[in-house]
Amino acid sequence: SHQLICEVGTGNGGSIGGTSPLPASLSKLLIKGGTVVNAHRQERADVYVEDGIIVAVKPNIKVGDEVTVLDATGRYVMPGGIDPHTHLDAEFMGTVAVDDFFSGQAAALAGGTTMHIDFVHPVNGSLMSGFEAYEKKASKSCMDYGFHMVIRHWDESVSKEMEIMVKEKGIKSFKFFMAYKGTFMVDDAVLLRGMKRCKSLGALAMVHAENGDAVFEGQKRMIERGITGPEGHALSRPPMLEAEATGRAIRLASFVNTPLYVVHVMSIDAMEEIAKARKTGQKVIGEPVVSGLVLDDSKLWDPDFITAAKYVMSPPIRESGHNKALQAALSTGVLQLVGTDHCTFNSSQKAFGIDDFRKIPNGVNGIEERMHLVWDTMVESGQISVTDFVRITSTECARIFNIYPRKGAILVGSDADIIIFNPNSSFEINPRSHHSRTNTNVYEGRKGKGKVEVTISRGRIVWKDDELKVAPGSGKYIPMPPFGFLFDGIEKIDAKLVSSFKAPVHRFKSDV
Ligand SMILES: NC(=O)NCCC(=O)O
Ligand SMILES: [Zn+2]
Repeated sequence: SHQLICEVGTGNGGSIGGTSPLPASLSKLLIKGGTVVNAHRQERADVYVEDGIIVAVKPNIKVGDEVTVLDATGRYVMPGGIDPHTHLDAEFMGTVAVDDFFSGQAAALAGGTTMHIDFVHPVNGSLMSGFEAYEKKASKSCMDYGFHMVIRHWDESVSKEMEIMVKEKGIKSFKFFMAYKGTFMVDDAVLLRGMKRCKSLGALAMVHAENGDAVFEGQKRMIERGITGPEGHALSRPPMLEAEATGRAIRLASFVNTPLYVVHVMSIDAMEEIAKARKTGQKVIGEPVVSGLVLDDSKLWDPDFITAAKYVMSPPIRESGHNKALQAALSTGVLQLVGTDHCTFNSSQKAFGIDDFRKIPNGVNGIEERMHLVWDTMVESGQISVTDFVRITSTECARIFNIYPRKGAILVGSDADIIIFNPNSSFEINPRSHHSRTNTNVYEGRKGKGKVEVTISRGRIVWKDDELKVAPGSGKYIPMPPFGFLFDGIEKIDAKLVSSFKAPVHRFKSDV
């Protein structure tokens, strides 16, 4: 079993010409001897951190300086991962996910992720109440985090609150569910209004893309045929329904002329919709999640209900072949960054759907496994470079959500969120030693190359020698400013369109 120490420490550092042992409050850290990797280059350099900020890359340390020294020889020194898609402490169909902002983040840090962006749901229709509720949940955070906000209905107050969220609360992304009919789902009218409002505020519209009406019909068909187990979940919502909604959202975003972010792209069919749109120059971001990249749907047919139910998420994990195609799309830039959709339920919660797959809470783990599995699947296999790895696990997310280079880079002035990664070591995934509170792990038994040996969060060593040193309340909320590179040029495209109209036609009334 794992160890979770709820205190802040500086690790077992040494000193250069200074005294040891080091006081717990020491704020200077030197990472020596590693290869520093940013999304555009690798270089042999040391990284010097003071008070949680990177102050030098290739530093000159004077004799007598007191520092904690980490030897990274033979290792990669990378910006910590940023997970753009999590649901901590979230409620799904009346069931609350088991990982809260402390356990989920502790798991993240043990796996080399130093920031995540979670989804805030409105409370009683109010975005502000939702924000305040999540602020409270997140008060136990042990690493930095940001928020997206879910839009579930439309009226004037939502429109006004969106502005407050963007301008006063640092939220720059709003998610619209095109599925989960009767709960989260919105119709095209809400989606269209929401997209327009996002555009005017410089916020990113995000979609969970599945045709919720057709899924509802598909579920009914399965139940009528007596297919009540987890395989019915996959059969009721085939890739074509994901593709339909993805294509529809893309076309609506094009009509509004605003950037679109498609979360958890799970199928070739949906990915191809994104590829087509990107080829025309449309600004569409496609986010595969780890489960879609590395798993296939075979376990949903497992005769043991609990084994099968742990793989239930939406859109479903697809049959083998979709995973490889999503990997290829990621390696060629058709898809841009990797999330997890980490949303964990334990076996007893999944068992709510023992007689009806529609009652199985949707969601799988991944926040602790993301960095290792992406490395093993994408870098070890030769599909992407080490710098690409940094881009798709960290930098691209920071750019899209407009917090680069504070996050997502090892540069002077950036927050010291850093990992030391040993490409020659290895990992093995086991639910008995993982840090999530869930009692299952969809990646159980997977082994691979590479290991996050050290995680540094805002200059503090929080993971080293397989031990976590985290403090509830030490994580900070990272506000995300509106606009950013995805919005560049939007007005010019609008103006060009308007000037291309050969309208209005000035008509004269002929005699009739
Ligand atoms: N994806 C999933 O199954 N659970 C989390 C909720 C959502 O994002 O759809
Ligand atoms: Zn979703």
